[in-house]
Amino acid sequence: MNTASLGKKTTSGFSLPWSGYSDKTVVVGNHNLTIDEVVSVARHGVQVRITDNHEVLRGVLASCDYIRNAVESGQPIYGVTSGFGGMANVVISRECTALLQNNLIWYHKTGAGQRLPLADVRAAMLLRANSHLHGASGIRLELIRRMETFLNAGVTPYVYEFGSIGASGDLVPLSYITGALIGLDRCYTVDFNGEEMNAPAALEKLGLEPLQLLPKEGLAMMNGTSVMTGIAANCVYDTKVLLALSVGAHALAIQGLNGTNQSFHPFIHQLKPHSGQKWAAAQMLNLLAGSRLVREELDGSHNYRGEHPIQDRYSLRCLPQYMGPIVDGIEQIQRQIEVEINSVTDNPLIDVENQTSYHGGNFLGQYIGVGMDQLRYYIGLLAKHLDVQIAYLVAPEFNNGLPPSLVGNRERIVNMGLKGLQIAGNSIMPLLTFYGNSIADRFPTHAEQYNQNINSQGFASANLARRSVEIFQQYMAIALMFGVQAVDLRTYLVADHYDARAGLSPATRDLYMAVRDVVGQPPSPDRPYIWNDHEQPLDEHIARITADIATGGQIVAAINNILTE
Ligand SMILES: N[C@@H](Cc1ccccc1)C(=O)O
Repeated sequence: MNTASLGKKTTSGFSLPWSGYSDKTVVVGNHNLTIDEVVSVARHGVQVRITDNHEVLRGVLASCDYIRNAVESGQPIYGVTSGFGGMANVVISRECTALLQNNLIWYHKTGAGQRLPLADVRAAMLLRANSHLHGASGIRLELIRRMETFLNAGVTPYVYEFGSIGASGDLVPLSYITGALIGLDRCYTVDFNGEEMNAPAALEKLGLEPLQLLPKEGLAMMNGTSVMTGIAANCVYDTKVLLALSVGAHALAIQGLNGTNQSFHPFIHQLKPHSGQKWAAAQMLNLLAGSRLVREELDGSHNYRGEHPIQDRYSLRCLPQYMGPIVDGIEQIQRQIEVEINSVTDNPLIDVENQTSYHGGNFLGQYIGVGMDQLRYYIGLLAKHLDVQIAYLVAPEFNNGLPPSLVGNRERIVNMGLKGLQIAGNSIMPLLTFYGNSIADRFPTHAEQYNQNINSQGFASANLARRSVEIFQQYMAIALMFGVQAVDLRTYLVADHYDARAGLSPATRDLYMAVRDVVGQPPSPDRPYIWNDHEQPLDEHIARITADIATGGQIVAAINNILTE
């Protein structure tokens, strides 16, 4: 193991102010959590409160009573009176049932690589508590409440990016959370409001005693999909934001290209009524409404434009048909992740009502593995489409009168415009389509003595999805910069000045202004966003826009109406 990485900070740069961004509280255990609720707790420090619903709490207690009675009566139960996985043939005596659970934590302390972002581990703890509150896991309320305490106090166990095959859930990653919650040893460490601390010291600071696990509790904590699902929830949230920003960036590009709005006419999409296609067409109609930079052709008119084609090229004209499957696909993934968020994913499962337990496999993270593979594939498709629009914008052969490479000041003969910015985008887009390759189908077969001989790779797939999202945020910054420059230059051709606010549609004006505000360049009638090549460090603009997107800043707020749709 690369122990050096154990000392490294998390892969996410931002630390969260645990004072909580709002007085909202997410109650856990009395309703199905949404992805938005998970993200609000994971990233924005919204407080968590375990439900005080007596029926729920009684169910948790009853499942513990079932396990205690089963052990006392010598009833055979997998993972309680037996060894684990491929060694489930080993009989565990009653005297060793507690030791079995505490030992389980130790032998899974095999994580490697970088530390996960705190937000992903926070999401995992929330989901683990949510799962246990169904009362089918045989774990004490005291342990569940510790996750509530950790979340609300800003105490986050360090978990590592390698270690789970997404089969028996996230055994290795969850062992780090479990070891920290019970203060198993000083080698389990946490982030305590930004300070690195060993778990026993963290418990003492919280006024909590170390805990010895009771029978089933180690398995209940570790045998679940909560870490990969927590990562997936954050990724789905970010991808939906990037989908909305993609639509916004296309709306800027279409206005920059003087495209027609006829491609989005409801008549066309009623005749091919895929849900996602209709959504994309309707969004584009809304975003272009009132624009003086598009060709207004909703009345069915078709204007010959000299040497220009009578209709737009496919990246404009077929935008709804191209984005439709992506929209529908992301929506399906969201539904699947929200089912997983609210599922009980450990084994065995306790049926208190019938006083029995069942050996099953809800811990297999296949919905996460396949879902995150698909999410990365959709991200690649979105990026490729934006790359086509950028190529459209910079080429005088296609861009309906705009200057080559969207040069601002053509009198300064050395100005080459956005050539470098396009190359940077070209360097990123192939990575995103590459990340769209699947991993769920590459699982190893000889896992854990052939017991886990099919496995989802859901943890790896979710980690790849987070990386794909981070890269796409960088790419989106570049696409938005092109959009702003294009509409400024189109405005000049239409209105003889460069302040695009005059001609932009009201719905895209907020996005335009948010980008300009983030890069610190207010609009001007005298010059476009980029006038002379040597006047602005475009890499800093990329970084600022990326950071604003990643933290849900004003650029994301500007497309909120799309998001809420
Ligand atoms: N719980 C898994 C396997 C397992 C659990 C814990 C450790 C190792 C393996 C099963 O049901 O087969």
